[in-house]
Amino acid sequence: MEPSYQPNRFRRKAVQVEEAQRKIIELVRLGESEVVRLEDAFGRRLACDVHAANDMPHFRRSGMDGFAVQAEATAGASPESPVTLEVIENIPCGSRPAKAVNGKTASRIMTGAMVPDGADAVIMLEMTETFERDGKTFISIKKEILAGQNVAPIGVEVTTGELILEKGAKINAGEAALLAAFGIGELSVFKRPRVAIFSTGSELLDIHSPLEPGKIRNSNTYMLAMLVRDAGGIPQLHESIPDDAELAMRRISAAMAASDFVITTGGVSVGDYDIMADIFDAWDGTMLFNKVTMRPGSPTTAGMWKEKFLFALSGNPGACFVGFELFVRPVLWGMQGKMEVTPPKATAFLGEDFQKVNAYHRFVRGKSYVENGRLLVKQTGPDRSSLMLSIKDSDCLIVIPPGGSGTSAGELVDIIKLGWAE
Ligand SMILES: Nc1nc2c(c(=O)[nH]1)N[C@H]1C(S)=C(S)[C@@H](COP(=O)(O)OP(=O)(O)OC[C@H]3O[C@@H](n4cnc5c(N)ncnc54)[C@H](O)[C@@H]3O)O[C@H]1N2
Ligand code: MOO
Ligand SMILES: [Mg+2]
Repeated sequence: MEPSYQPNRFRRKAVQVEEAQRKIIELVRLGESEVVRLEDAFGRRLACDVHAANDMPHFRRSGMDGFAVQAEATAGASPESPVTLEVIENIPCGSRPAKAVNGKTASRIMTGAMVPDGADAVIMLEMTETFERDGKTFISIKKEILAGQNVAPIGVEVTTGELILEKGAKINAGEAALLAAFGIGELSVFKRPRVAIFSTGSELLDIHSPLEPGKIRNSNTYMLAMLVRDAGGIPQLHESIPDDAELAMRRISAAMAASDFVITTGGVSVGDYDIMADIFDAWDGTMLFNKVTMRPGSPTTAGMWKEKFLFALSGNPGACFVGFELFVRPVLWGMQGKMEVTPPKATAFLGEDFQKVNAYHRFVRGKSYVENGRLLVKQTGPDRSSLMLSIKDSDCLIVIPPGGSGTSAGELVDIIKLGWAE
């Protein structure tokens, strides 16, 4: 297809970032679910709520190695008048006590073992003296102990029926520990969305190719592949597409069928070979927006075709990165049931001046740090859309509002935490 005049390319109505996010989020549908083994569930998101099937602990559990006693029996115990109790049983972990304790007896007990009937406290081994008399074992106690001490009551951590994990929760170490404790070895999680990734541009070389004048290696595809993975998706890497709208249309349509959605990079601006506008003009899908009041990434474009998203991110690496975080990550999170789909926001004090006149909101790659108990943030490198060096060092995007001559050091700014710093 020859480059030609296309109305969409030049006349674009810019939407605010929140508006663009809203347009996307209201179209996101939950993905399908599948059952995986707990050991394979790292990073996956639960497809249903999980309730406790039992109390935790489900028996009165000793918190110390020592002796299970009736606290009342130790009343008045002191070095001058120690209390003596007969030891009637030894209770290792995992066994069931056979005998009840009364005001004159105690049972040797280990950390994690079941507290016997009658006992309401466990006294630490170090606080007792053991001695034998007439073939029997006794302990002497020189200090009072309170009822409940070193005994975890039934259900103190979780009670039966309690909601322990919500649908959409990401399985990490803490979640895995809980699921294992409740005997959940297989769980229903959302399928990982399959995301087709295309870079467009006749200047793009395969990463194995030597450099040639005017050409660069395709880095966006690999950056996006990592971001897709980080957000729980399966990246499907496609060969890059030269600036040929018809070819791009064919390849993108074919990939749509075999994926949950498609991301392209490059060719979204107003250059002669910026083919994505041609595609959005020619296709039978819906365009959601083709310009956003943001820098970098103002020409970011998104559409829907047969209930599948097509994200046309800018080719500039910095803009591509920001476009993913603001618009693509929410879709991946939403499809996997995460409650809050937009990257979390916070505020921080700007660590150095950002003096640039801004027509649009600017999303500056930044790194947050704590100084004198305050959260500060600094940019990780020169803020230019074409630069990629600073991406790896960033943990947030600093939001610089439009107007004026920028923002000064010490001013409070919004920051958006990057998904990969989640
Ligand atoms: N006259 C105007 N020119 C430009 C405007 C404008 O409003 N009017 N907008 C500028 C802004 S802002 C951006 S951002 C870029 C957007 O460019 P495109 O998204 O069309 O991307 P390309 O033109 O294809 O490439 C831009 C740049 O990025 C490099 N690139 C592309 N793909 C990759 C890749 N896979 N890996 C690494 N680098 C890539 C490409 O070689 C270019 O250098 O337009 C401005 N222009
Ligand atoms: O909007 Mo462009 O992404 O600034 O350079
Ligand atoms: Mg361009």
